[in-house]
Amino acid sequence: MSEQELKALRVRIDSLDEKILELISDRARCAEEVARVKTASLAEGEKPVFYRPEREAAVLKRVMERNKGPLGNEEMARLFREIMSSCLALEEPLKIAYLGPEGTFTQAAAMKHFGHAVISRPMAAIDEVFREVAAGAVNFGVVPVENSTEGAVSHTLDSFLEHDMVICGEVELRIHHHLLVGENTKTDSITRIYSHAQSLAQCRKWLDAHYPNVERVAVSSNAEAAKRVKGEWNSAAIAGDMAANLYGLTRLAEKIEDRPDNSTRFLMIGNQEVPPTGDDKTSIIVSMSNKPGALHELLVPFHDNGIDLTRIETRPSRSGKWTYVFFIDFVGHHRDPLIKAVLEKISQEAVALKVLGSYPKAVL
Ligand SMILES: C=C(O[C@@H]1C=C(C(=O)O)C=C[C@H]1O)C(=O)O
Repeated sequence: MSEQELKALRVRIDSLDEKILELISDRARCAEEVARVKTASLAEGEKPVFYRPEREAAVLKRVMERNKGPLGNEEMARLFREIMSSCLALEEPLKIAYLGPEGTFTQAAAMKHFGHAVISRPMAAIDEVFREVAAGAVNFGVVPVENSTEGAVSHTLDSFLEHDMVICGEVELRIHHHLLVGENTKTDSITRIYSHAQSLAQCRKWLDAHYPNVERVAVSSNAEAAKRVKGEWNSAAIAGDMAANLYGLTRLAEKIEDRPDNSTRFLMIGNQEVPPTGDDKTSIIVSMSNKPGALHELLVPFHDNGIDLTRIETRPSRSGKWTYVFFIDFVGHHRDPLIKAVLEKISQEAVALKVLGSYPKAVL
């Protein structure tokens, strides 16, 4: 390519950038107007709701449907995710609590879902994320709920039994783990590997093959594991890219998770009900009386109405020995007439039924 051609293309890019800049500013001004309209139509004492997850899901879907490339749909939606995040921050920057410390996959999930124009606060434990939301100190919390290799995150499920929360979104993240070491680590003398118990389990076969005699130490998070390794010469950590970059560690081995499709699903928890979008999921907790056929009775209404169950999990109820609650996720919104009828049917048989929330299916 000649210098001349390159110059002409750069002039064209500069002029396009100017147009994009103008358009983004126009869009931001519209969002400010939306804030004004929302605030003006409020009754006495009523608080405005700036963040609308159902609207954001619709915007992202529209972008993906209309995208003609060459950028891929996910890439384009990611850019619009950030534009919306910044526009919303003009109305009101969201405050988000997540399972910390900084550098966790939960933080990456929070950014993927809300974008980067938020005020985010790392919490030391899942229960603290719930408490921070319940106290109204933040707008939303982000917690892991299930991993495709290791199954349910029981702390999260149990926290739903103790707190009244509304689930208002979900996001899925591909999880890649690396074996990380610090500057001072003697790589042939590693005697200890730190990580979160879930991550150690997701890399169990790899560890058995490569470090069978090394002590595996479960700590509160992957980021905490990375932090510890920095100061020790005989240890390594299993963690992801964010933690590796944050603590300046070297990747001794990359992508060591046993399953290449290893993914974690995260939930956004808050106090705000989300209206239907036409492509939603619902999460409920049900407890049945301890009698033969109880689980069958619970599942029949779903089957009879052709409702797609996406997950069912059993946990001890914590209110009596050998009694259980079921966490069920299914496709549909609790305001859909068909779903309403199914939930009514179940509640006739159930000891208790609680709708944790209906929310748009993850777009990104
Ligand atoms: C602009 C609005 O408010 C927020 C910002 C949005 C955006 O930038 O597109 C979308 C939904 C809301 O979270 C709106 O409600 O339309």
